Amino acid sequence: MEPTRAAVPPQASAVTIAVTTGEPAGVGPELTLKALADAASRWPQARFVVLGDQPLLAARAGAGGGLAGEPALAALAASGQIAFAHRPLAVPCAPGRLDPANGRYVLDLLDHAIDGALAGAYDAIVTAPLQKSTINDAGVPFTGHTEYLAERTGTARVVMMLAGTGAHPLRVALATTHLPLSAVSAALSRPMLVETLRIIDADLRRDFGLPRPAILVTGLNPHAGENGYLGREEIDVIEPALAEAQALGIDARGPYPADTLFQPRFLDGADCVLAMFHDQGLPVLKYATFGEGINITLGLPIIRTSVDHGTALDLAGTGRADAGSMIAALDTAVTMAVHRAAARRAG
Ligand SMILES: NC(=O)C1=CN([C@@H]2O[C@H](COP(=O)(O)OP(=O)(O)OC[C@H]3O[C@@H](n4cnc5c(N)ncnc54)[C@H](O)[C@@H]3O)[C@@H](O)[C@H]2O)C=CC1
Ligand SMILES: NCC(=O)COP(=O)(O)O
Repeated sequence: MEPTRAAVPPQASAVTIAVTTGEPAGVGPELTLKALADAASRWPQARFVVLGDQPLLAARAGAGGGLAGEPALAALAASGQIAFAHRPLAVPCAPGRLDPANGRYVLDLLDHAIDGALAGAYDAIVTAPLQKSTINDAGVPFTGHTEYLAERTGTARVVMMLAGTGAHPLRVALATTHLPLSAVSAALSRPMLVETLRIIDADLRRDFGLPRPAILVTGLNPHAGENGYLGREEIDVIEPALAEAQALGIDARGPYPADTLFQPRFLDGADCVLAMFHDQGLPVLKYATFGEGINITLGLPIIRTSVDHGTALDLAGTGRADAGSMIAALDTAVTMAVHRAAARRAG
């Protein structure tokens, strides 16, 4: 697969990126600061707005050593590239200790970023990880950023795609996201798969410069159903969807058995794998790319990237969490925003 990070045109226009710092008890706040210290210097054309509770960010700034407290935030802001938009916590927060009282705070950060992006104030949003359970414990039904972004932007269908950015430029998109496994088969339909393939094809062309993305599609069942002896979803749903997508000019191939698809001789020359469910595709991707992978929501009217990991409560406040994925998410958001701005200018 071709690398996800595209080159940025030399005369790139300025872009503004909102960063939500996520679950306050997790690693999001400290990784945001660490990653921005790295990314801002490499992206002189970018401005970053960090959304979060300022005292919390100041407290986490020193995690693992280095400059701490308000002086650390002031040092980051000194270049003029990084601004802090204070959004207050509901209650004080200790690293690693979840408190449902702050569940709505996490959503407030997200709402502010989404509203700003829809209004044109932000060219992209980058989300640090949140704890899905805490938001539910706060009384708000919540399955993930992906579904929330779809709902808040009025988008009928979005696609979660994770991508490696370093030595393993694998991309894995998901037909279903945060669903119990028992609900996956019923959620798959021909129109839904065709729309999923259409979104992957369109966004890989527009944002990644791939002229005709080759998409490899997994089956659902072991051995892709073994000619119907191990399940019929391949015959009844996936194959008809592939035929319809191919008739639309989409280079979609399959269905392939998921257990044998992820090897170089199949992946070389392909641009994306479409897996049928979360834990069919993501374990492979994370095994190959953890620490440098990113999560992109395709099909939205706004750009959203994120990390490939969760809140890592066991590492929060220690400074030991790896900022590689957050750096990659920032890099990708900037390059996507710059390319979209250039495409808009070109008409
Ligand atoms: N984008 C998002 O908001 C995401 C949120 N989550 C949420 O995070 C919460 C915790 O999920 P888990 O399954 O425990 O996964 P996790 O990714 O938080 O942790 C899994 C393991 O990986 C380690 N790890 C995670 N990030 C790391 C980093 N940056 N550097 C070094 N080690 C790291 C952790 O210490 C832990 O041992 C859940 O509520 C989940 O829903 C999970 C994935 C993405
Ligand atoms: N495993 C990826 C994941 O759960 C990310 O979810 P989201 O919060 O980005 O929708």
